[in-house]
Amino acid sequence: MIAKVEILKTEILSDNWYTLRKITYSYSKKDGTSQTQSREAYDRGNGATILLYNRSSRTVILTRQFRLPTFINGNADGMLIEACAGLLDKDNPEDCIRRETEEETGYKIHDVRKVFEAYMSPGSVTEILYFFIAEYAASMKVNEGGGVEHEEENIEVLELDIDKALHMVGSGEIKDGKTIMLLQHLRLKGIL
Ligand SMILES: Nc1nc2c(ncn2[C@@H]2O[C@H](COP(=O)(O)OP(=O)(O)O[C@H]3O[C@H](CO)[C@@H](O)[C@H](O)[C@@H]3O)[C@@H](O)[C@H]2O)c(=O)[nH]1
Ligand SMILES: [Mg+2]
Repeated sequence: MIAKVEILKTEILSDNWYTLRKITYSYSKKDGTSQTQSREAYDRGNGATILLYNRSSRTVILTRQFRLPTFINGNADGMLIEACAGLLDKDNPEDCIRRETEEETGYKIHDVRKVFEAYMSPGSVTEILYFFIAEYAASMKVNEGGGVEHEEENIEVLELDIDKALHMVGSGEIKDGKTIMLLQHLRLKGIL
């Protein structure tokens, strides 16, 4: 069944840092019936994420940073372990993830491989996230990482054994969706 959708009205509820819209639309189904619905959608653009891995040491590179939304929803200190990620701005996903990798982790990577893309919160957030993996080596480290000063980023870089990282998913120490997807991808595909 393919729905026919017509946007009837778009209201901007908030346009501060990102944009929250309330959209009213008619939604006609194949059987001819139609319905008018309103939904709010939060638009922060699209993003890209990457899991760096090393086959010989069987390790991955992750980041840890304060995430306010988790803090107000039960994460006691607000710190979250995540795969490196960033918003696309005007970049294409591959350029974005190379830049973010260098800024956040300090590694200048060569070959990146796109593995899939996913809407991460399709009922409320417009974002599509592009997922990448890449091999890293100590020789690719060009700075300390940590993020960009003027963006007030304060990112810790972690190098973790893959088995330990997967165990941390089960124990609840890793609770970020994109990170869990990428760790499981490495294991499912037999990469690590
Ligand atoms: N002043 C201000 N700064 C903000 C606000 N919201 C975000 N920022 C800042 O904007 C910057 C965005 O950094 P990026 O590295 O580009 O994005 P990200 O926050 O890591 O987002 C990535 O992960 C998200 C969560 O999984 C993804 O949703 C997103 O697509 C991306 O991949 C960060 O410095 C963040 O603090 C805000 O409301 N006000
Ligand atoms: Mg980031």
